[in-house]
Formats: sequence, structure tokens, C-alpha cells
Amino acid sequence: MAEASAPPIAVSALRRELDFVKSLLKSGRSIEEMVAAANAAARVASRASLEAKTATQKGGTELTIRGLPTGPDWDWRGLKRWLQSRGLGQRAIRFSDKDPDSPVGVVRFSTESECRAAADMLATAEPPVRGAAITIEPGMAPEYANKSRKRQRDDDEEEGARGSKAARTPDVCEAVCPWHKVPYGQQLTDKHARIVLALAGVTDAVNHRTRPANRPDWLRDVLARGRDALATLSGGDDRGGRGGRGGRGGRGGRGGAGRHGGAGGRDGGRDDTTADTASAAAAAAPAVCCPLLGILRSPLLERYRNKSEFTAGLDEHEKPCVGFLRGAFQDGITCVGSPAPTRHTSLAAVTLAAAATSYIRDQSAFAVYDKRNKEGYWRLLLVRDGCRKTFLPVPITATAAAGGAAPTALDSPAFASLDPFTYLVTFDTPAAVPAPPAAAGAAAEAEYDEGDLKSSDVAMKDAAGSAAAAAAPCGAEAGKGMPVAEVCEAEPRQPAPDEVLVMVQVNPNYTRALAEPAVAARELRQITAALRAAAAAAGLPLTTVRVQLHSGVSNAAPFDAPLLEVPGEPAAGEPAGTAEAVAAAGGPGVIHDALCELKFRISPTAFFQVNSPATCVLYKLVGDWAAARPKTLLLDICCGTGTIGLMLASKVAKVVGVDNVESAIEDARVNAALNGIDNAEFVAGKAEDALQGILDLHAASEAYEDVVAVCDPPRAGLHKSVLRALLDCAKIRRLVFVSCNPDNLVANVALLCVAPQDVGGGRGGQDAGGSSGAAYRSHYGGKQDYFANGSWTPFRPVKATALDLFPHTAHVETVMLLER
Ligand SMILES: C[S@@+](CC[C@H](N)C(=O)[O-])C[C@H]1O[C@@H](n2cnc3c(N)ncnc32)[C@H](O)[C@@H]1O
Repeated sequence: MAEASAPPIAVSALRRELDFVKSLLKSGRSIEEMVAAANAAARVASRASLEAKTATQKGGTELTIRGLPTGPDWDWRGLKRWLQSRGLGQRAIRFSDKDPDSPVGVVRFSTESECRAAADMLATAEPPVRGAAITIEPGMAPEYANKSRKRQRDDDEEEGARGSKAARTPDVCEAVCPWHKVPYGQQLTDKHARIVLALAGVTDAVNHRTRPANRPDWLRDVLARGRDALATLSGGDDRGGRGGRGGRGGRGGRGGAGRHGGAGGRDGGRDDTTADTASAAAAAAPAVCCPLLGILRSPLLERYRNKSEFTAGLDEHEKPCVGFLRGAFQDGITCVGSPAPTRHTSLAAVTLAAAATSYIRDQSAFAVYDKRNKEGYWRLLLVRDGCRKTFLPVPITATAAAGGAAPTALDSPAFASLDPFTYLVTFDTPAAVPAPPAAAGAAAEAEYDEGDLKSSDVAMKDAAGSAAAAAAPCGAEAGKGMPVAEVCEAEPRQPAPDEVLVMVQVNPNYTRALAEPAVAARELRQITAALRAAAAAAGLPLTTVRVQLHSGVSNAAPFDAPLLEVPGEPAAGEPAGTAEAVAAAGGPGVIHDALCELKFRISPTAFFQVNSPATCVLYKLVGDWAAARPKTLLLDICCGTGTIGLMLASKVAKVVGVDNVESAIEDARVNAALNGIDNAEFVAGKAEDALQGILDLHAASEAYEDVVAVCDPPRAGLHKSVLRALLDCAKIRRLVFVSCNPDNLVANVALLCVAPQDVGGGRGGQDAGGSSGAAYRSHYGGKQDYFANGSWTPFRPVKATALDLFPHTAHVETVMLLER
């Protein structure tokens, strides 16, 4: 072979040659001789390696076996058994099981000599099936070489799928505010429809748990009106065979989002619903368990969120980015996008996310966290805006009339006189708002002089009346279930915040952070400085920065995850870690907001409603419906920072709030003091652990004429033991249920509305056809039957209102009044 065509020298060969040169040096030969000898040796080594490779590629260790049996009963296991019967077990086998008519198998051996010996033996062996003409060929069959190409094709397809997945990755708006392009009136229509379905779901669920003889009046009335609707909702005959599906009423609650597409994010919600929600809701409307008064629109539509949580990840160009995940991790989407184009993120949050992105991308020595290998440092950025005055934009009708009036500061008289129904959007499908059952209405009015059913009716009439005067809004057509109140998209803006809090979540187990703690501390100081500089440039009062340490797989940290001040940079001549240095670096660690005439301190990890103006409307409605009196004990179940209870404290004898987040309860206690409230007590703990004790301690006291419960659970709803405790406390005759999850609203409310004699065994006796008490118990109680041996009076649904706290997303809040 000519030298010019000699193959290049491999690194391993060079190493060998180096050893060879060393030995030559020791031999005392001339430099030229040594170089010539080294080159020759290198060429020999390289050629040998090439030959070995070629031999392997020719299939020196593989045998192709043709003529194997075909058919469904014969696969690679048969070949393996045959090889084993010849003493050739434990070989790697490839078998064409995708094409049984091409009976070819390939067997690989460890060495060429082993392979050759096997070939000789198999060529003379009995075939696996008598009469089969087996041929043995050395090397890999071309179709298997093709299979490698096929594998390549599979890989290509997989790659293509990844590519198309990337193409399918929603943009950031679709991911977190998937309805951002949907006209607001249409958003409200769909959310309203979703709650119609949920309320019909309550009827369905209670009906299927209640023996006909036990049906309460409200249920009889609804059934008389809505039997057909219920049958449709239940997907079949109303009379039997559906034991154990009381909770399935939740099916109704899942309607509403599909037509608008989008993938959903933390607040975007998964868009997994049917496309025909509106028509399903129209059909189900007669079966709603109580009047749905309409939907309260959000006073603000743009940049309404006072809290944003951003993921630190990689964008579509694999560059670090702090923003929203553009889909769900379980769908294989890890791409993060800037929050700038989203409609609901505050400007402060957008500004600080951009600053964090720049720092991590351009200056940081640390990587963003990767969930797949649990490596990387930067995980999450939380930004909270705080306004010391609540601004409530003027009602929409006035906004429209004034051509877009500015928001007004919500001082005391303004809130006291706030009529939440000013923001009510009603629907002109009569069946969607059925008259309340006469008995229920009469009882409500008898018990509460200021019967709020009446005032709501007036509010509805007003809204409908003012709407009638207006031209058909948002393309709504009278009589087609579209909103009749005007929805104006020319919105006022939320004023700039008075305080901004940032929490940076990092992974303390990042290899480099563990190895170089000083570098980690410097990184935290530097990102803080970058955030502060960006805030100063934008005129944002960044008052607090905190660091959360969290090493769990997902960014959702437990609420007691370590929360630290930013490691302080010692000022010249000053020891590190002084109070001044820490304060300068970190700030006070909390933020303040104002709602409903009150001030609230909020810790970074405490819950606080994200849309403050809409929350004012929500709380006003809750307060009105709670109809609390001077001798009322008000229970604020899942109280967060104490907002609802504190707002109502001046109207009642005592407030007791419970929440499982310690820092939120600390905030609630401070908030009571901050607002001069001394009749509120807050308990840290899970409601399921604490509520019975609270009731035992307080409810029986003669100091309280009645007990009103306000329940505002997280998306998962209330634990069954909480429901049972509420049912057992006879003094609770009024319960305001606030829910951000229609499915769990249905499940919880249905249980509150079923009599004890039905909870244990469902309708099993008379017409449940196949249902069993055990089925009900396992559905509702799991292993433990939380509803055994009761003697309570069930609640009845009185009325409900939907609220839009999350414009441009599929999420919707519901307030429901239950009485007994
Ligand atoms: C939807 S938020 C409502 C908070 C408050 N009512 C408000 O409007 O700000 C739900 C609250 O329930 C709390 N929570 C979650 N699980 C709980 C449980 N098992 N027991 C008590 N509170 C719980 C959360 O910490 C959160 O503060």
C-alpha cells in the first residue's frame, strides 16, 4: 500500500507509538531512524485496527439463519430454544418478527472462532421443525443491515416527531393564557356555561345518591323541571345502574374550554374539555341545582396578576430564559418563553424576568435547573406586586359611557357601597337562571330579613335592564345565551405597585454550588444586584429579595422550604452578616397589599388572590351572602392571610380562620393587628385536623347565635372529614362555598346536600339498579367511611354566581350559597 493512502493514525495507536519511541530512545539510535521506525509501526498498528474493524463489519461474529418456521407461533423464542437445544444458549438474537413470512434470524457470537464453530454445527443439526430447509450464512443478512437503516429511519421519525413536537410547542400565550385571543364576552359565555354544567352536575350527583322518598323539595323541583336535561347530562336512563357515580357530576364541571385551544400553564389550565360546552350547558340548564345569577367579570383585563411564578429553563434556542414553561413537562415540553407577550403578567414581573434572564444568560457561571438530571442551579423566580391602595376600576357601563374612565382608589365608602353585581354579566337564556324554589326563597327571606335573594334579583334585573338599552354586545344575539351586559375591552390599567417582592428559587444540590459555596453566594448577590438595577431603571420599588432552597424534582416547593436572605456582601470595614447588610441585601421579607379597606401583609409563600380588583368583587359578594350578624361566629376555612375573615370581622362576634400554611397564618395574625381587629383567631393546621377541635371549642358557646362557614379550599377541594364536621355542626345553617375548581365544587357540594341515610348506601334499595352501598362508600370515603352514623340535616343549594378572576385562561371561580 502506498504511504499516501495509509489510514490516519488513531490516538490509541499514537499512545502505543509513544511507548515505542521511548524504547527506541533508550536503544541509542539516531533521531531519523527512530522517526522512521515510529511511523512504520504506527502504520502497521493502524492498518491492523482497520482490518479488525472491517472483519467485524463483514459479520465475522454473526450468523444469518434462513428457512426458519413461519407463522404466529414461531418467533425469536423458538430460535432461542433451538439454539439452546444445540448447546448455543445466551446469544444475542435478532429475529424478523414483523415479517413472519421472511423467516430469517441473526445470531451474534462473542468471537469469530465461536461463530465459525456454531456455523459448522448448525449446518448439520436437526432443523427446529422437521423438514425445514435451514441455511446458515456467515455475516449479517442484508435485510438486517437494512434494519439498521430502518433503525435510522425510526430514529429519523423520532427526531421528526421531536421536531414536530417542537413545532407543536405552544407559544407562551397559548400556554399560560390560552384564551388571549378570544373576545372577552365569549370567554365569559364559556365560563358561565361551564358553571351551568357544574350546577347541573350537583343535581345529578345528589339525585343519584338520594332515595326517591328522601328527595328534598329543591331536588324534586329541579327534577320536575329538568329530568330530560339530567338524563342527557348523565348520558342515559335516569333510573338505574349508575351506582357509585355521585361524584361524576363533576363531568359537567369540565366543560368550557375546548373551543379556545391552548395548552395551559399554572394558571392557564389544561384545555381538555369538549368543544360543545355552550350547547351542553344550554341543554343542562334546566337541571341546575340552584339559580346561577350570572358571571361577575374581572374589573381589569390586562396585566392583572399581582403574582407571577417563572421557570428558569432553556428557550427554543437552548439559551437560558426565565419565563413561562410553554406547555406541560409530561408532554415532553421543557421550553421556556419570555412572559412579555402575555396579557395577564404585570409589567413589574415582565421587567424582572427579563433582568433575571439577562443575568443568567450573560453573566452567571451556573446553569439553569434541568428536571431530567436534577442538575443546575436556577429554578424559579417569583415576583409579587403590592399596592397599598386597592384600585377598583369603575364599572364597565360607566367606563363605556365615559370612554374609558381611570381607576379610582378604593377608599372605605367606595368599598362599603360596592355592589358586586355592577360587574355581573347575565345571560338571557331563561332556563339558565331558573326561579329559586319557592320554599327555599321563602325560608331564606323568613330567616334573614334582608333576604339577599331579593337584592340579587334586583341586581340581575338592573344588569339586564341596562343591557337591554345597550346595543347587542360583543356580537351577542338576544336569546342565544350570550352575555347581555356590555363587555368593554377598552380597559383601565392597574396602577404601578408600591412594593415589589422577588423570590429566587435555587437548587442547593447543584454540583457546582456544593463544590463552591462562595461562588453560589456570589451568584445570588449578583442576580439580586441585576434585579435591583433593572427595577431602579424601570422605577419599580423592589423592596424584598428572598432565596428559596429547593432540591425536589419539580419547582413546587413545600411551603416550609428554607427561605433565606440574600447572603450579604460585607460593606467596607463592616463584618459580614450585620442586620444592616442583610436588610440592604434582602429587604423586609414581606409585601403589603390592600383589599376591601384593609391592609394585608403577605409572606412570599402565603396564598393571596392574584387579581386584586376582582378579589374585591369576590369578597364583597362573599360578605353579602354570608349575611353575618353581630352574634355570628364566622369560620374562615382555608383562610390564607386571613382576608375574608378579617373583612367580615367588624360584622360578627368572632372570626376563627384555619389554614395549613404556617407563614400565611402568621400573616393573618399580623394582619388582624395591622387593621386593629381583635376578634379574630387563626389556627395553623390542616382543616381536616383542626376543624373539629375549633367547632368543639367555639361553636357550642352561647355567645354565638349561629355559625357561618366560608370555605375557600384549594383546587383539590375540602377533605371529607371537613365536610362531615360541617354537616355535624347544627349551628352552621349558612355556608358560602368559594371554589376555583368546578369539578371539586360538585363533589364537595353534593356531599353537603345528601341526607345521612343516603350517604351510607346510596339509592341501592329502590331504583339504583345495581349500585351498592360499598361502591358509594369507596367512592366517597375511600377506606374510611367519613359519613357513617350521622344524623345531620343536609344543606340545600340556594344560589350561585360565577366570577372571572383569571381572564384569558379557562379558570373560573364560583361562589355558592348553601343553607339548611
Ligand atoms: C384558594 S386559597 C384561599 C385563601 C383565602 N381564602 C384567600 O382568599 O386568600 C386556599 C387556601 O387553602 C389553604 N389550604 C390548602 N390545603 C389546606 C388544608 N388541608 N387545610 C387548610 N388549608 C389548606 C392554602 O394554603 C390556601 O391558603
